[in-house]
Formats: sequence, C-alpha cells, structure tokens
Amino acid sequence: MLNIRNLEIKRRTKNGTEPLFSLNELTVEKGEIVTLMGSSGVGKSTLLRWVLGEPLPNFHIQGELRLNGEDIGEHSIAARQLGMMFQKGGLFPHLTVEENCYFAQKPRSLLNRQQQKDKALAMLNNLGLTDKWAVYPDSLSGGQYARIALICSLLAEPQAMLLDEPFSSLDTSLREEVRQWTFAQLKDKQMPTLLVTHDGADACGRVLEIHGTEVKGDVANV
Ligand SMILES: Nc1ncnc2c1ncn2[C@@H]1O[C@H](COP(=O)(O)OP(=O)(O)OP(=O)(O)O)[C@@H](O)[C@H]1O
Repeated sequence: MLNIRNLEIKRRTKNGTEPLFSLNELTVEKGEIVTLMGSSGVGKSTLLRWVLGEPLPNFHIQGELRLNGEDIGEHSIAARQLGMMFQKGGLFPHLTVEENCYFAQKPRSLLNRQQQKDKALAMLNNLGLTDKWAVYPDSLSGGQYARIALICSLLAEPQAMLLDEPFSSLDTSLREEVRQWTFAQLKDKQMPTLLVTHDGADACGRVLEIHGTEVKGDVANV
C-alpha cells in the first residue's frame, strides 16, 4: 500500500516559489490502480519523480510518503522498491532484451541465472515475444517496447508501480491493446499502481483530478 499525506509541491522561481498543487491524502491499496489526471504542466510527473525519490532541486516539496506503513521519505531510489513505466524509455539501449531482463532482476533476486532466464522467458512467452530475446531495444516496435519495459519493471518485483503517461507514444490501434494488457498484468500481480495522465481514455480504477492547485477526490471509477 502506498500512502501520501500533506503533500505540497512548489516550483522554485527567481522570486521565491510558485505553488503547483497540494494533496491532503492519497492511498493506493494493494491490487488498486489510482489515476491522477490534470492538464499539462500541473506537476503530475513531478509528483511521480518525488515518489520515486529523484532529486528535484528546482522544486520545493513537502509531504509524507509511506509504503506498506513504512516511512520511505528518506530512502534512496533503490531502497524504495518502486517500479516505473514512462511514456518512452525504461530499457537500457545498450543491453539486449535478455540483458535488460537480467539487469532488472539483479538488485534483490535470490534466483540463479537459469531461474532468472526461465522467469523472464515465461513472461515473454505469454506475449509471443521470445524471439526478441537477443535483440536490442531500438529494433522493437512501440508496442513490443512498452510491453517488454513493463515486464522488466515487474521482474524487479517492486512493492508499487508508478506509470507516467505510459501509452501516449503508441498509435491508436495498439494503444488499447497495450493498455488492457498492462492493467491486467498489474491487477493480476495485485500491484498498487499510481498512474498519471492528461488523457481520460488512459484512466483506470479510481480517478482523481487536479483542478488549479487542489486535487478533487474520486471523480469517477473506470
Ligand atoms: N527540471 C525542471 N526545472 C524547472 N521547472 C520544471 C522542471 N521540470 C518541469 N518543470 C515545470 O514544472 C511544472 C510541472 O511539470 P510536470 O512535468 O510535473 O508537469 P505535468 O503535469 O507532468 O505535465 P505534462 O502532462 O505536460 O507531462 C511545469 O510548469 C514545468 O514547466
């Protein structure tokens, strides 16, 4: 379970700070997907980068962050055990799919190399993508890339997943398919997931909307 409380995001300016938005409380339960919607520039990506633990020198951010009840606000990126899927990226371009799959499992895996291979291949096999095992990410199509990037995030066995406009680089025909597949994977794994998007078509689960500097609770459930 991911819990954010008393969050205030401000952007540093020449003359001080400018408020982006604030949030009293947001909890994402195990097995739940919560979508945070808002127009471009309101601070959605900044929120996810703060949750992930990235240094954000151009922002002033206050808030409490808990994962499964533990305060992780001071933890390093690696120690937070969070998975992330971006609009683009997520795979190392200089590593093959196979090497990306091993790298993803490295930090906490107790499995040996053969077990890591079997686990990754089983996931790729479900998608009919085992023939991409030896290729580099730049030779994958957009949909193949998105799915393999999510597989790599899941192989790391994160405690929660953060999705930042994960489908917006896909064309319409593929977008619906990848979206359905991604949400099914996350629900199947009971993964607490926080999704940010400006596009209502990509929303899933409980939807919160940023209006001005405030977040309005549960506008819909999709
Ligand atoms: N590194 C940075 N330094 C200074 N300002 C930044 C930086 N990154 C983003 N901003 C500004 O902070 C605000 C919030 O940006 P953010 O990327 O979080 O918005 P967003 O809601 O995710 O937008 P989008 O939907 O377009 O991705 C914007 O006004 C943006 O211009």
